[in-house]
Amino acid sequence: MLDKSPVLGPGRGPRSYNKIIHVMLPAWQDVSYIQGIPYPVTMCTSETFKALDAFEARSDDIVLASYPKCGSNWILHIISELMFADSKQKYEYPEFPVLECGDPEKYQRMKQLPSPRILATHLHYDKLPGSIFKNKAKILVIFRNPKDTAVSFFHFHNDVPDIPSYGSWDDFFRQFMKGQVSWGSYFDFAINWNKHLDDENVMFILYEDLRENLATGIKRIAEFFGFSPSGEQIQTISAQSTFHAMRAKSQETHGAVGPFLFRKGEVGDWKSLFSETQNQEMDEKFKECLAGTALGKKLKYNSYCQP
Ligand SMILES: Nc1ncnc2c1ncn2[C@@H]1O[C@H](COP(=O)(O)OS(=O)(=O)O)[C@@H](OP(=O)(O)O)[C@H]1O
Repeated sequence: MLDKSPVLGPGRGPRSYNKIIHVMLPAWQDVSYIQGIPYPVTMCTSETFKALDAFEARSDDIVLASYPKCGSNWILHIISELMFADSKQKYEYPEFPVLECGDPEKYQRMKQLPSPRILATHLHYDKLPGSIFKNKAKILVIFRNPKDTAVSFFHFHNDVPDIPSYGSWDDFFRQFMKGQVSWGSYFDFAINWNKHLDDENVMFILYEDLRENLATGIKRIAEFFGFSPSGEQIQTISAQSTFHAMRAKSQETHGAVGPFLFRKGEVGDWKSLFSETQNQEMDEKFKECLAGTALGKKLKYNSYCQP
């Protein structure tokens, strides 16, 4: 979640909230490698990652795991609305909602937060803090087809003034395919999760399915986390969670970055940028990494990634 939520208190969030000084450098210079994976230097530090090792998850934490640009802000909004429907209490974000982003003292402060806490993360499965599993927190895993994910990621880099730009789509595509982008390789992220989708306390949701039938998706999310909204509440939440509704409010909810974060919300936007060669390259990569796997099937690649 490369989010610029205005609810962040001064000094509490990632340093990117101030000013990125690397803005003129090529994007690869703006990442730092932590345990072999590139992260944006302005949002993730090795000190914070060290402190994260000792993070104590709770059994009622709500964990949202996704590769960047797969719709985590969308799901976060839906869950906040489900909580509101349940308790009439507005979910407050006292900390930046991405678990691995922020200062190292963040996890101490998080001990004071009331349950349930929402923990969004783009960390790969094997980099998640062990207490999430030990304490049996529920994890919702959100996936989106890799072609639209790449296009969304590219636009985010090039649209948001604070974030380093890529020289061209071709440059970004090359880095994306090598996994040399923030939070590493989409395909590694997927391969890691593929073995765990049927684990206890894990539920998979596909961006494209949610877009196709929002009310059904909201119902599944509610059941998984133990919320019991009425039919009417589901309808209200659906209406508030469409792309257009969220984009219309995006400056209010996410500040200046809102319209970039809620950019287009479409399935198949990849067709606007992918060349034939890039198409084939990604098809090959998908085949090599995910064809024949449980996750490969769930991603419905042939429906969403073929011209
Ligand atoms: N309500 C709704 N409906 C459909 N699509 C939506 C919705 N909300 C967010 N989005 C789209 O999700 C993309 C951003 O994903 P993330 O929120 O995970 O981004 S981030 O990694 O946290 O920066 C980004 O995709 P693109 O528009 O393709 O760039 C958002 O537009």
